[in-house]
Amino acid sequence: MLFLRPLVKRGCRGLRIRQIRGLATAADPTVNQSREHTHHTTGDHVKIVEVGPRDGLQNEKKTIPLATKIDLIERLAKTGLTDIEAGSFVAPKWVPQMADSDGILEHILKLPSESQKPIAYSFLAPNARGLENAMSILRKYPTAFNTFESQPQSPLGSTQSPTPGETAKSPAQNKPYIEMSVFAAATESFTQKNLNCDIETSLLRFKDVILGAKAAGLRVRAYISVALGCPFEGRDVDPRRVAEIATDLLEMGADEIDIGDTTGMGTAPSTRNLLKAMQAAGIRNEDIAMHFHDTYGQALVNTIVSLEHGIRTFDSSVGGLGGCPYSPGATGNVATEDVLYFLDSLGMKTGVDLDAMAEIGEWITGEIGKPNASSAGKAIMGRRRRSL
Ligand SMILES: CC(C)(COP(=O)([O-])OP(=O)([O-])OC[C@H]1O[C@@H](n2cnc3c(N)ncnc32)[C@H](O)[C@@H]1OP(=O)([O-])[O-])[C@@H](O)C(=O)NCCC(=O)NCCSC(=O)C[C@@](C)(O)CC(=O)[O-]
Repeated sequence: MLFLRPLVKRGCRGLRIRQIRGLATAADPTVNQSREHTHHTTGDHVKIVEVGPRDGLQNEKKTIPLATKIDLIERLAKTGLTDIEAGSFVAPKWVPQMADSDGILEHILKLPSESQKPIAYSFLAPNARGLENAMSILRKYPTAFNTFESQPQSPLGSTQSPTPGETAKSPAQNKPYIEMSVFAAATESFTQKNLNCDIETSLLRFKDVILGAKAAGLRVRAYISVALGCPFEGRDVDPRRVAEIATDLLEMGADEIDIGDTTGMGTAPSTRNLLKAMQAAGIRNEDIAMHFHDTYGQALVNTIVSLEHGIRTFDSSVGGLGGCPYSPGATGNVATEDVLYFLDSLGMKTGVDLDAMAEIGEWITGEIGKPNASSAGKAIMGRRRRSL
């Protein structure tokens, strides 16, 4: 039984996660140096995961040329970002806009990055087929990317033999990391719409993806969508259910839980309650990322609640691009420019160039014919025009 376990067991279960995940978490001193990329960020440093090229573009009806997507990723890679979600190996008939993700991955592997640090590029995979589609490209360029040490013994006891890709003791600067992302959801209705199956089946499929990716030395992010509100079941999503699903994903070997406020219904109290439920389940802050959509204008409020709780990884999208094809009415992710401006006002460091990001926001929204949804981005570009 994967979920809906009695609450009373949760404390022990939390302890179990810590023991089981000892070798898999970023904070463990025994892990390979190359895991530094996963840096559990603390104090005043915040990691921004730019999701514009995937979550930002997946919902666009008009086909966006592969060259524009690659141009976007290359521009983003020069801003100081260390993490970019670049595409999605899902069924093209479900999300046509992501059909050229193989071309994006191949481009990333073929061209060395100009960035100062290795960049981690993540790709969604809903099932073993998605992972295999990504792996078939990775196998063509086995030395073109940094990997983490593979773990012969998975947390669930299955053994996997390592697959191609070098095992870098110290990461090569000009080689990217490639990560896979699975995407569970907190409600049955959303899971049916998004993945055409129930939660339990989706988790079984994700287990294949997680074990396969880890065996190949790839880091794995695990989304839990609609964690703070569901378009079909409403805003009262049970935080304990989210924590249970997170626990299952971590036990399968996922490196990070990405909490998705897909509908933007999250509020300061519901965000706080959810993070408390995660804590009660023994899930550490450094294994959590927050992914806010700004549909109700609460994303920055929820960001500060998360910062106060100790979370230091946040997803955002340049120009506020985005929306989920299976979440009617949901608008974009919180804009990267707004998050950067906000974090800077708090004295927090991201290493990302806000001015460069504002330029990219203006450019990409112009390219795809959408209004720029970033207030900070528009203000910066307006001020720049006035001072010319
Ligand atoms: C999971 C499935 C595939 C099930 O879809 P299905 O139709 O139930 O699956 P199927 O196994 O019957 O396969 C149907 C067809 O798709 C093919 N297929 C099967 N798998 C793949 C694959 N990986 N890549 C390419 N093709 C694939 C398969 O071969 C078959 O092809 P056909 O025989 O009809 O020609 C489908 O539901 C799917 O792709 N869903 C993805 C939905 C999606 O991408 N949603 C958006 C992302 S989630 C999100 O946005 C939220 C998030 C993460 O951003 C967080 C937040 O915002 O809060």
